[in-house]
Amino acid sequence: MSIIRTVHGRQIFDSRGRPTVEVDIILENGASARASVPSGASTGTHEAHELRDGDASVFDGLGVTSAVEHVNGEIAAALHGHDVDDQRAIDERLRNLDGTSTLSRLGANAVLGTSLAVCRASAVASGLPLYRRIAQLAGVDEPVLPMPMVNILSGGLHAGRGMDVQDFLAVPVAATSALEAIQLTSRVRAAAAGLCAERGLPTLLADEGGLSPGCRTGEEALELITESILAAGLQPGTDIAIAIDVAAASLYDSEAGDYHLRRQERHLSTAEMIDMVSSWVDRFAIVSIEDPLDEDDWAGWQTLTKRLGHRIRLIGDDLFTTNSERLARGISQGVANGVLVKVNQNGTLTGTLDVVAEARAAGYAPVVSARSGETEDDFLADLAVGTAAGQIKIGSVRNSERLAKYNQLVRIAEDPTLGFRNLPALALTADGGR
Ligand SMILES: O=C(O)[C@@H](CO)OP(=O)(O)O
Ligand SMILES: [Mg+2]
Repeated sequence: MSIIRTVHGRQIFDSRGRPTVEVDIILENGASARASVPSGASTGTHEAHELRDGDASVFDGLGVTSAVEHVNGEIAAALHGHDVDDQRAIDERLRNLDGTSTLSRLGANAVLGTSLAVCRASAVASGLPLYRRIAQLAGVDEPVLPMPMVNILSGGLHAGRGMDVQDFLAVPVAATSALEAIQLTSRVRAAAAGLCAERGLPTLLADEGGLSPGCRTGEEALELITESILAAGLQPGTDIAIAIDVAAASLYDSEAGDYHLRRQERHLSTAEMIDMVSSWVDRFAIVSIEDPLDEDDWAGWQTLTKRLGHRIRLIGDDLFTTNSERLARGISQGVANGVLVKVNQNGTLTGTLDVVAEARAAGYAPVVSARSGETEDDFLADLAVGTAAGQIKIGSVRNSERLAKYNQLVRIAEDPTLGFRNLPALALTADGGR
């Protein structure tokens, strides 16, 4: 038994300098733990609701004063005297207290910060590394270090729409350890920066630390990342594979009912989008594509999955929003074969673990993911290991809020009992490589 004495919330800042929620839990025995909450830019419509103050005179309306007040008021009162070892009961209590399906009353940011801090407090009190505590909660016998997919080139809402597609990422499939995985992608990152500089392309950083060279088409960006892999002395496909996050919901024009590629002044139908990404898969060493279509284009996703689902991972982010019901719909309709896992899209740790379990049971690959707005909290590294998710997506190796997670993976890797998830099987088999 590890009983909560105090729950204390405060406002801190995220990597875009925007307010976010941090929560401290102090136990009767004096142990304490802390967690903070990330925030997206290319958010899915169906995500849990992050409570913002809306008062434009304070932080452009992005303040979290009410969310913090809810932590220090209703949530603190409700959890006082509860046992942090009972994560599921606490998360249910938080959901019931909020009373809405999207956590819009107390705020998913208030609820999530508390939920994550509870888990960490339980780990601290029981003397377990956080990933071991998460493995207990997730019913995982063998935690495993994840294969990272690392942001090299950025566009979309993370880079002032300098490119239409949001992320081009490197997946170090030849790596045999977490350390080697990070080293290999760092080499590609450095080679890409070198090529951009040589060609007079911008080398400034996007929100997740990727470069935003402003390529006009997806093909140009794919050629650039392929050349960067080669320039790093590595082979595309065998050493480093390519992953893409199209973030197509931010391209979708709901009035016209098509996708607007602004850099090319082109409008594409769903069928044309499918043709375009299929041609990329034919030409480049691509192992996964996230959100190639809009979050509500279920029919398009079905067609796309029939066409490409046996060749690569098709990952739903805005499509599933780490939501059990939406994932269940996808599974029953043969839509996608992978799911991005973001704690703040769901709102509680237990809800997030349930989505991972649901994905695994259906052979959908879970990819634990950060948001474009992050803090120095490294919870996600332990989450990916503890759930044995197999893959993690936390941005570039160039920013401290991302490095906090990469470096935590390196520390966790000191546990000699842990294996490292090698990717080819993971990416290309229908059972998530298990
Ligand atoms: O689309 C995504 O996958 C994420 C992280 O890259 O972006 P955001 O947090 O802005 O939703
Ligand atoms: Mg995404």
